[in-house]
Amino acid sequence: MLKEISKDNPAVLADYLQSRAQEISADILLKVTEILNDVRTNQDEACKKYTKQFDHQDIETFKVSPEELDAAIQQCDPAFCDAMRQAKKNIEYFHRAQVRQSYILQKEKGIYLGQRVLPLDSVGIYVPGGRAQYPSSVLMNAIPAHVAGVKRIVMVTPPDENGSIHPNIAFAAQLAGVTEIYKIGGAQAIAALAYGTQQIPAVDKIVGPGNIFVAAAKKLVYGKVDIDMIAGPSEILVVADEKANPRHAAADLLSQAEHDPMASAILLTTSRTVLDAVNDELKKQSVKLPKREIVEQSLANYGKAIVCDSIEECIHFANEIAPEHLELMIEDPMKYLGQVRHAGSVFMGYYTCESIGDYFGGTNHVLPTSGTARFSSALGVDSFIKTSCFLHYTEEALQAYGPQIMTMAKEEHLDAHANAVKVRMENE
Ligand SMILES: NC(=O)c1ccc[n+]([C@@H]2O[C@H](COP(=O)([O-])OP(=O)(O)OC[C@H]3O[C@@H](n4cnc5c(N)ncnc54)[C@H](O)[C@@H]3O)[C@@H](O)[C@H]2O)c1
Ligand SMILES: N[C@H](CO)Cc1c[nH]c[nH+]1
Ligand SMILES: [Zn+2]
Repeated sequence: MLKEISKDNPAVLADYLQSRAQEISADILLKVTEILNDVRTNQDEACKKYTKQFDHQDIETFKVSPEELDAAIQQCDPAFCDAMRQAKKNIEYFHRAQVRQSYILQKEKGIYLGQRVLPLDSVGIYVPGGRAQYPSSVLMNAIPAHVAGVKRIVMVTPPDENGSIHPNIAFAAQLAGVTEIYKIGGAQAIAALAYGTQQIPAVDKIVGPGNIFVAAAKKLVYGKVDIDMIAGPSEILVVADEKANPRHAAADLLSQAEHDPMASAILLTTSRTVLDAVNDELKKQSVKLPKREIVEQSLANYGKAIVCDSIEECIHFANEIAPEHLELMIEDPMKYLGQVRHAGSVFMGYYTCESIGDYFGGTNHVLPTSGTARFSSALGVDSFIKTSCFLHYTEEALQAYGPQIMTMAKEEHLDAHANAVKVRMENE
């Protein structure tokens, strides 16, 4: 059942948004800092100790061998492998269009300047291994890195109860072009990727979702390495007009509610009849779901609805909420896309359920949550590149513009800067 928020009471919406702001407690930060320092000092020995303590596994060699990888992949369902291969094609197709070009500009007097686009040398992908496995997330993280041209794509994931890698995760890693896999999870995996150990060489950037210990560790190692984002619980916001099918809208809301008791599912509609019918459908459909308990908690905590006067008003509230996923279950969604300012990813029309994007459509499913779509973007090729500028002045150009450069340097009282120009302008 979605709890209705009156559109005339913005304070309630503000409270709701505040309740979703993610903060990591001081206790967790302290505990994770200890793990990070221990791994930094004692390297593999500390990694083994925490893997024993938290994952209950004695791992001597963290790296997954080619034989172990092949043996795991043999266990995968061929239909799953075929679907993954098609998903890979779609994800690659979308992300190839994101590739940015280097450029060079030529000016008067022999001046040229430009910018090179360079892939990162190495990235680490964290793949959660606790409560659920998400091979689709391996594709979403590794494919853009591969398309960007990253040579070393390292995956870390906790060992399973037999000390092995999950077969579907192994298949996804091989399909997506992961170059090294290590069986290690939690904050100790993030520390190993950031600082390096005898067995696990460090990387330049760490991406991928994980639990609170992983999130805290990513936050703390930022600066030593880059990170993508701190992804919070999943969110879906459906904008439905009077023609939207309530059964479909309810199914979509439930598809994200099943991720987490803290996931959020919101309906904004121009029709009270649609809201009532969606609520009936939520009741009917949720009892049939294996994750019924999670779904019910999620809807009780974060299931909300607003009845609006127009689609424009729905989009106004959607922009306030800045959801991870926004479904436009309306006629002519293209007409309204331009009004959407803040959403991680938009799903257009009556037939584009969000699950298509989670698995198969090609757009990335690693998206900003908790309102951070106001200022950040989906994971993509840009997440795996950096740029480097270059500039060239001839003697003629320096003679022409040197005085202006020296004037600026002197105003900043930086005489040595001015002097670097002056010594070149003087005829020796
Ligand atoms: N946004 C997304 O795209 C997306 C996708 C997949 C998963 N997720 C999220 O990722 C998270 C996965 O969490 P998970 O726990 O299932 O897997 P995880 O791999 O993130 O965490 C398991 C690791 O946590 C460490 N750990 C466990 N208990 C600990 C303790 N008491 N102290 C220190 N370390 C401890 C262990 O080392 C273990 O290896 C979920 O919150 C899920 O919603 C998000
Ligand atoms: N919807 C999730 C991100 O919020 C991603 C995912 C993976 N598998 C299924 N869904
Ligand atoms: Zn999902």
